[in-house]
Amino acid sequence: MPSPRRNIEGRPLVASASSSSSSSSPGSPAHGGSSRFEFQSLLSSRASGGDPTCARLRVSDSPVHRRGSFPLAGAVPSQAPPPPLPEEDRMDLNPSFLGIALRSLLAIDLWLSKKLGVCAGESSSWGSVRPLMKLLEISGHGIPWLLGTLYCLSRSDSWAGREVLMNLLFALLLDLLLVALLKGLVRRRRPAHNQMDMFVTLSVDKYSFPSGHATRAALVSRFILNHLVLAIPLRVLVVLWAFILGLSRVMLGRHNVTDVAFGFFWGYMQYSIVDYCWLSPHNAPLLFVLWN
Ligand SMILES: CC(C)=CCC/C(C)=C/CC/C(C)=C/CC/C(C)=C/COP(=O)(O)O
Repeated sequence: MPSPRRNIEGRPLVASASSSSSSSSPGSPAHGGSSRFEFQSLLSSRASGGDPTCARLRVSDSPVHRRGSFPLAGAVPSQAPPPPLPEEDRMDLNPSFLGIALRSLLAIDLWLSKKLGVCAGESSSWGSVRPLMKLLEISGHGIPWLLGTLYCLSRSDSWAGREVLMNLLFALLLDLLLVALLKGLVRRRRPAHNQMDMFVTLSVDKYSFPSGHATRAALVSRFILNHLVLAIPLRVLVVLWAFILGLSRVMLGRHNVTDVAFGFFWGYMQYSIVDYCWLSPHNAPLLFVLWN
């Protein structure tokens, strides 16, 4: 027996017959019978006098049906309106433009991410570069950044240095918190081709949106460019590091392109929050006294 046709979400499509017979009984659509097919509207706006442009198409009103595609003998004129179908059996024939655009973007994202995931495994086309990508992964990991900042704080002997490092610590902790919140909220699974062999992870790191490495890369590089006096080549290197780190996330198969793109945006915005809440001996004297 052929399996029922399914809609885009994998749910069975049901064409309801207005006659009271079941779909497999003689005279029913499945038997080439004459019953009136209906794909019921989610809004049933025609019946309720709603906006006709939003109404989903009723097959009985469609040109195909009007031309008499089912001009079968023994047609029984419908008398009573058909019973409403359960919500999950209805077919939305008028998806919104935004819905189509989002689905298309998602499809491009998945396709591109799969194509770029050339270091996802040892046997992948660029599998030999994988160790280098994993080294890059550690360079953007939260632990080395947190420990490095704490170490520098402990060694710093100037107020100005301490202030910058204190704010870097605040930025890194804020980033961990906000990314964990977002990941827990969105719950997008990592790509299927990812191997979960990452260096120390938190429980939310089974989710991929947004990329924590990309947020950190954008946040830290903006922070460094704003607070360290660096020669131009070093400034270029900082930006390159952030960009290559983001790209490596997709190449390793850890993320889809949109996870990284949004991660860069989010990290960049997080710096604005840090800058706005800048901690100094004036607005957070206790913090600085306690550290001493
Ligand atoms: C040392 C101090 C002051 C606090 C420690 C706070 C803390 C809980 C640190 C955890 C660091 C950690 C395990 C971060 C996870 C980094 C990670 C794997 C992110 C995932 O990145 P993604 O790009 O794959 O999304």
